[in-house]
Amino acid sequence: MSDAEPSDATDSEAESGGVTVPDADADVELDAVSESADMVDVPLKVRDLRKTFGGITAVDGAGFEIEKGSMTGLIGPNGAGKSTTFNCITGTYTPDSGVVEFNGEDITGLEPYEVAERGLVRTFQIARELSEMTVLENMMVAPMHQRGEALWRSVFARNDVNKQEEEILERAWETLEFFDIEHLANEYAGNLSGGQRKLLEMARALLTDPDMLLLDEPFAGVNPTLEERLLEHIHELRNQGYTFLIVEHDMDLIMQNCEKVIVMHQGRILTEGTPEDVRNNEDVIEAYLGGEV
Ligand SMILES: Nc1ncnc2c1ncn2[C@@H]1O[C@H](COP(=O)(O)OP(=O)(O)OP(=O)(O)O)[C@@H](O)[C@H]1O
Repeated sequence: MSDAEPSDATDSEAESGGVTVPDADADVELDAVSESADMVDVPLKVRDLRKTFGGITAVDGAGFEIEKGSMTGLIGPNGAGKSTTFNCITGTYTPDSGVVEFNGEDITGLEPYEVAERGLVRTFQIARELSEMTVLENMMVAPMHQRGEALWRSVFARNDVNKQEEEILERAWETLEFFDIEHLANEYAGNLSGGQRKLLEMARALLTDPDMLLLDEPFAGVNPTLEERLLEHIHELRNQGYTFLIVEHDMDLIMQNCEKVIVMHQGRILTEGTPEDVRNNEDVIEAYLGGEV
């Protein structure tokens, strides 16, 4: 932590860039996912997804469905195709073939911001330029980076810009409080620990008002205490109606926290089911676990 730590900033007094942070309650509960007509019981459907890089087939006909309000782990050995699948779902890559459907809409091949605008949002590592901004400033630019284009257009289309800015600031602050990192509001993001960064990454993603969150290695480099806090937050959000798909190397963590596990191997879905099903699946043991679960 740097000398710049805003240790004496209180909830109501903290300031960043001359902006006064609004008062907020100590017990913070973010808005639950709002029910809308286009939300369906199985928001994400992936069918026959295929992606090649030159001669390498990274994803080879993968398909699965994610139920609303669920927490699903996507696991598999190195090179199984998990990240490529994520990237095809979120628009970073365009699949060679196959379909990605979200809330009943074919979103295959959309740009990442178009996918995010529809409520399917992934966490991003804090980029270098954002490391040089404070935590609160990171939060304020989050909507613009992801889902927010539409939000910001609507904000600035209205006359009362200050009022709208205040609303965004208030939500940013509430979200920081939800993750217990409001005391870091004035800290440079580059000075955060690995775990605090992960909390900020998730806070930024949440600010875009998603329906479903895709988390890529959310616990990498996170110490056990913060890992526990991060997990508590994820479970709380899940209870509020958010849907999660998590790629994570820590098998035990997935097994203990997800009700459904999808196993990829060589670009395909090897099996899916409850942690117990997967734990006892011989193909999984052979392909991934080297005989021990
Ligand atoms: N941009 C790329 N160019 C070439 N090959 C790639 C690219 N991205 C992934 N691959 C290859 O595709 C295969 C699947 O990689 P991917 O990163 O999706 O697997 P993964 O399951 O996420 O692996 P890990 O757990 O090691 O991160 C690998 O053989 C990888 O080398």
